[in-house]
Amino acid sequence: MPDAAPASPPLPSPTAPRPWDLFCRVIDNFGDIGVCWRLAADLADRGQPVRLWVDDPGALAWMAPGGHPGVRVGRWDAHTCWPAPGAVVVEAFGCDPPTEFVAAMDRQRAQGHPPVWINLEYLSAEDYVERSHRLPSPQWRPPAQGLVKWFFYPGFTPATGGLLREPGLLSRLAAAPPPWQQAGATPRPGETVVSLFCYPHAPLAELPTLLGLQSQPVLLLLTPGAATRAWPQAWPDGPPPGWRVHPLPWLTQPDFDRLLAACDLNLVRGEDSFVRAQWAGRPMLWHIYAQDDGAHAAKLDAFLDLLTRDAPPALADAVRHLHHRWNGMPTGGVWAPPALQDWQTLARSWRSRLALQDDLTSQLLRFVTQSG
Ligand SMILES: Cc1cn([C@H]2C[C@H](O)[C@@H](COP(=O)(O)OP(=O)(O)O[C@H]3O[C@@H](C)[C@H](O)[C@@H](O)[C@H]3O)O2)c(=O)[nH]c1=O
Repeated sequence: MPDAAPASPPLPSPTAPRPWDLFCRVIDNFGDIGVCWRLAADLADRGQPVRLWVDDPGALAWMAPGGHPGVRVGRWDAHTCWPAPGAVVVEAFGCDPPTEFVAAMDRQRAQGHPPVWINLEYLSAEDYVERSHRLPSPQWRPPAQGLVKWFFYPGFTPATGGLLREPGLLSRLAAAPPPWQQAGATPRPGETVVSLFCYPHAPLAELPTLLGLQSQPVLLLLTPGAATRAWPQAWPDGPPPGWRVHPLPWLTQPDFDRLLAACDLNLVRGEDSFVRAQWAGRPMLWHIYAQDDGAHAAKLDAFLDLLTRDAPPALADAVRHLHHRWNGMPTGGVWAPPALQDWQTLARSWRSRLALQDDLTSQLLRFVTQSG
């Protein structure tokens, strides 16, 4: 395999199980590689060696600088010299493995041992997910003709593929010390600690009012990129009264998880940080990845419906309104921001509900055993 960041430890001995080939194309941002890396590491920890093929491994240099035992990272480009496919081929988010590789999968099929081919889809709480999860997609175009690709949908309900949750994650988070040293900032007594990871269009200037935290002691931790770039424009005269603002460095994924668990409120985005904030069990405000056709509005509401299903109506309403405002969607009527304590109770009960489901990697492993 060509050199790629981060350093790749050697694969286990030849007696180890045949590897999984996990394909990732970085469309934009960090969610694609973030999800793939977590899945790869989780599979490897469960005894499944993984070859992670990615067109742009750059972000792994800060997400996972030490690599992970059992995961090899290979650069996916025109010069890649492809090995024989492993036992399972996962393409993340419909990224289409290279023709040459698919042709080799088809040759394995002809020899009677096709790899299990899975398309791991984007996360959504919408109804179509339960309907589409585990559906086969027989391929008809050469060179895939004869192969079957299976749809695998992550989700929030038992009829879906679940969420990535490594064994012991919740107890590890509960026991972990807050990563203030890595963050380079320590909260002062009485401060509400808020982490901010968002897209450039977030209405940052309105944040104190939206959260109901005007003139209160707040430590706002800005993740690198959009959040850090946006705040000088949002508050040209300096942070709002009572607020301290601190730009963070890029943290490794485990440190980022610990940060979310340590903050009083997490503003997250996309897919992977959104899931990790739910495992953190802290109040969370989601900046959803906006789609040109506006499809993200239904996606956001589907999630809010599930999240607030058993919440007291006033709290459910407050959480929904706040999400709509943060995501630039029209809101009607008078509303008050959710009280942090009630919001915290909701976050904990939601996490407990999610933790009853099988995690995504366990479900994938079971699916592969059943279909192999
Ligand atoms: C801020 C920060 C993030 N991270 C990680 C957490 C996640 O794995 C990753 C960020 O990914 P996300 O939260 O999903 O947000 P994102 O906006 O970067 O990714 C998005 O990419 C688009 C292409 C997709 O369509 C979206 O659904 C979404 O996945 O970065 C760290 O490890 N350390 C950090 O300091």
